Amino acid sequence: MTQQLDQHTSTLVSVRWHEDTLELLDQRVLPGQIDYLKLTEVLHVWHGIHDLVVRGAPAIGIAAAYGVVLGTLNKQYADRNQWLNQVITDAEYLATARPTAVNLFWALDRMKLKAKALAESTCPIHDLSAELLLEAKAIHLEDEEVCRSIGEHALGLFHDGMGVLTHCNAGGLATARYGTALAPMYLAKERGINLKVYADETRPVLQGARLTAFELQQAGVDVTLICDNMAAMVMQKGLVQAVIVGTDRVAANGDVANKIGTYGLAVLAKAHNIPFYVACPVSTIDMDTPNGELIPIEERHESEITEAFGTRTAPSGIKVYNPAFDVTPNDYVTAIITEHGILKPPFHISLKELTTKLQHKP
Ligand SMILES: CSC[C@@H](O)[C@@H](O)C(=O)COP(=O)(O)O
Repeated sequence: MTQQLDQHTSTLVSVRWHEDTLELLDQRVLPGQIDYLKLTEVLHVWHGIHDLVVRGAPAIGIAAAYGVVLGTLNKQYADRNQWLNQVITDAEYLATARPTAVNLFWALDRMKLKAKALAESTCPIHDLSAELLLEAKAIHLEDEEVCRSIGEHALGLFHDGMGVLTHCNAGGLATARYGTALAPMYLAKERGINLKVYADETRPVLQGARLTAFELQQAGVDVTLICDNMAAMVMQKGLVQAVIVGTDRVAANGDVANKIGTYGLAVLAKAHNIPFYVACPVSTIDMDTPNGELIPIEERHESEITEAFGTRTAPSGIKVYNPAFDVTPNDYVTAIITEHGILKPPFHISLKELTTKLQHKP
């Protein structure tokens, strides 16, 4: 299938909607293969999210929003309630695809809310799904703007020639465009500011090597790939002056869940007096979860650790522990960068102030 390059960042588009079909870039086979899967059923979208065809908190939410629309298509409805029930059933099902990224639930809640409003409106029954699609498209489009804005705020923390370490992939592939943690790198590139990015390869499924190194290299950003266990030495040698990562969920006290290995990096950053930044949209902040201990952490299949892309690398029968995320306590976080600006500790106050302000916005 034809590649679709993001005009602004020269990276591949991870999610697109075309003629009643959801097309997902298969991130499992990057960078070797560029393949879009065409999905027309909710079940396929669930698997796309669960199996990491699409991954990264905002991209998961976008894909799920389109998934809800897919579920309503090509069916006959006796009445609007039946249409609404279909939306609710599919949204609840898609919410079981992965547990940690709160953006999934945020996007599905938004789709359910819109569907309820539509079902209660005067919109003709045969137009309901088309109207609901507009909401999924809005979530998609807004994410682009949000990421660019995160990039603008984050860029102020960096200067020409600076070394920046990142983990996992919080780039264009994980969002609609730009990414969160990688957004300032794209904006720096646009403005002729040279950042030297170090990308952790990110065991076990190598989002750093396969995705971050790939998308930054494609965009012409100066990026160097390292193994996860090299981060300490990179810091010790003074090669990086900041760490920036994305997140799947920020608890109300500022504890941050992100790809496994993030917590270790935060501890290392503190030991080396290096700022540790977290970049995310407000939709990743979960004020209903008081602290990081209460964030559900996904555990994934043992084969991600015992096999390296089809080749067995551990003895059969070995016990395996494979949490996909860890929680960085808030006192390791220097700042949280959102589309609305930079939040500083104490996070239980700055997060509350921001989210309250946004609730009261007309
Ligand atoms: C902007 S993406 C932020 C996070 O979702 C990202 O850092 C991450 O941990 C992704 O994990 P993944 O398991 O690849 O979905």
